[in-house]
Formats: sequence, structure tokens, C-alpha cells
Amino acid sequence: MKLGLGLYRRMLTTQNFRFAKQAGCTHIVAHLVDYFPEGKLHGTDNTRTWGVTQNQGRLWSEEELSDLKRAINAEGLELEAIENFDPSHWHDVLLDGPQREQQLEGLKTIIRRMGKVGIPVVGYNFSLAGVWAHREVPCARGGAIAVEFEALPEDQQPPIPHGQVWNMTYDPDAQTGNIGTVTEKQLWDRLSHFLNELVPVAEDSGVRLAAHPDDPPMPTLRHTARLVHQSRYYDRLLELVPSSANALEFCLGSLQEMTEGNVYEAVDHFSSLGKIAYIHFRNVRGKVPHYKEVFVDEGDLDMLKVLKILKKNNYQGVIIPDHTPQMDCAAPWHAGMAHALGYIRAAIQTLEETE
Ligand SMILES: O=C(O)[C@@H](O)[C@@H](O)[C@H](O)[C@H](O)CO
Repeated sequence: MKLGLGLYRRMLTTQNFRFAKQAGCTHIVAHLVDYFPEGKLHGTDNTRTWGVTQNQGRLWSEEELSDLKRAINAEGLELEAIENFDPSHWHDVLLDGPQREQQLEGLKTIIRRMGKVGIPVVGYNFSLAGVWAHREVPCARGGAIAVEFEALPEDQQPPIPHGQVWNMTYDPDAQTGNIGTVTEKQLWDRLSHFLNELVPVAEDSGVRLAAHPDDPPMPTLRHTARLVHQSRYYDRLLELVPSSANALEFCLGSLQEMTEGNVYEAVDHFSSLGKIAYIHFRNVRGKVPHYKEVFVDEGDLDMLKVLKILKKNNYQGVIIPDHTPQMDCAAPWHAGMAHALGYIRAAIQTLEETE
């Protein structure tokens, strides 16, 4: 098992690479979409989104991907994954819009470039409403600020406006109105087309596509269906296009928030199949429709038990904390991460010693 750190676009700096190295990480997961400029997962509602996407008509170039990899390698770390496509690269893939085929070609180009540069994984979240309706509250130990989700009744959930998807605005000049209702069948058909097109290219390029489950794992949100809101839907996703390149960005927190299934069994099942590309290692209290994110050592999930199962199945991939509560100090994000990384590293070392 390898320890990694996820860094948002504006945090991809030498200083943060060193921070990761100092905390015992060997790998970096890089977010290239410019959300979270303040370096934390923040709340979202009708008025607050993840912002406007910055890459309209501009695919990530081979040069910028290799520059990033080089900068990370220079600090003695590996670049394991790019997490999330930019909505400006694939909004019509998600929304089944007129530019769908052209955008799929763009995604293929990105994957080929990643393969050439040697970045082995791209994490994606096939979701229309995205990570929506979290509130920032002091809900973790000692009053640490973290996010809480409490589902609004369906009729109070605002539909997704035109020009917006996955909680970001890709077209600030879009006409008024909204995308209306999207059914489960429509969404699975869109995913199926996406995977059929992309998985063969990923396979040829030596890149794995890794699916994030729904966060929050509600069956619908903002009148649009969700895909993986129970762990069994991960099986359905994998069966659509069987390939080693069709894999999972396995988010323990999201799985624990689901109402059905057993997370330990899911960890056992998907890790024994070799389907986990990398892991979001975070903890929560509660389940949908109401849960809170908490420190890794105070949630409902027994994180050590999870690691033992991974070890039993010889999981060799990367584990990142994903996000943590903010700690009260001059560097709230870094302190939260250092705490989680220290916890995971100690647990992995202990498990390795007992071999
Ligand atoms: O990094 C974060 O803070 C999260 O928002 C992500 O884990 C997110 O859930 C995934 O990237 C999927 O969009």
C-alpha cells in the first residue's frame, strides 16, 4: 500500500510536494480543475458552486502534464493520478448535448497524452449534480470545521440551470432555464456510451479510468438520477465494459454514507478483483440523508479493519486522505492532512511489521 496526497490545482507547488514527502507520501494525486481556490471542500447551495471552469476549448497539453510530472518527480514523488475531468471538457458527455462526440474525442486525446507522459490513472465522477448541498459546520472533534449533508425535500431542491453541470458553470452566458429531470436509464445510457468509447483508448494508453461513487450518495439530487449511490452499482459499472482499464476511485467515506451494503465486504470484493485504482480514505458519521464528515479516527468506519482487508488482498495501490476537517491553527488544511497522513502511515507500518 502506498501513501499519497491529493492536491488542488493552486496547491500543486514545490512547497506542497515537500509537505507530502515530509509526511511520508510517495505519490501525488493532482486536481487540474480550478475549484477550491481556498484549498478546501466548501459548502454548496443555490448560490454557491465550485465556480466557473477555466478550460473552455483548451485540453490539458502534453507539455503541461509532463511539466507537472517532472516537478513532482523532482521532489522524489510519483504522479499517480489526475482527479476529475474539467466540465468544460465533457459537459455534453454528461448532459447528452450536441458536442458530445467531439468532447469524447477530446477526452481520448487527454488520455493518450497521459499515457505518453506516464500518468497511470484518471479519476472521474460521472454526475450531473456533483458534490452538492454540503454545509460547512463545526461538526468534527473539538469543533473542527467539516462538512455536513442533510438532504432537502425533493421539491425544495433547485433544478440544475443551463450552463451548469457538476456544480460548476461551463457557460456563463447560457440561456435561462434548467436541464429538468434526468432519469436513471438516461444516465446509465450516457455512462455506457462514455465507457464504450473511452475504455479501449485507456487500455491502449496504459491508463486506468477510475470511477468515483456519488457524493452524496442520494438516489436523485436536483431532479437528476445518480449512478453509484449503493456499492452494488459499482459492479454494474464494471460489468458495462469489462477491462482492467475500467476501474474505481474507491471513496470509503461515500460508501459508508450509503444506506445499503457493507463497506468491509465492498472493500474485500473490489480489492480482491483488483478493481481499485486508488482510495479516498476518509471517515464519516451517519448516512444519507444526514451525515457529517469527521476525523479519520472518530467516524463510523473502522479504518484499521479496512486496511487489514486491503492487506489480506495484497492491495498495492495508493491511498489518499481525500479531505479532512480543518484544524484550528495557522494552516488548517495542512494540519488536517498531516493528522490523517500520520494515522494512515502508522497503520500501514504496523500492518507491514506483522507480516
Ligand atoms: O477532493 C475533494 O475535496 C472532493 O470534492 C473529491 O473527493 C470529489 O468528491 C471527487 O473528486 C469526485 O468529484
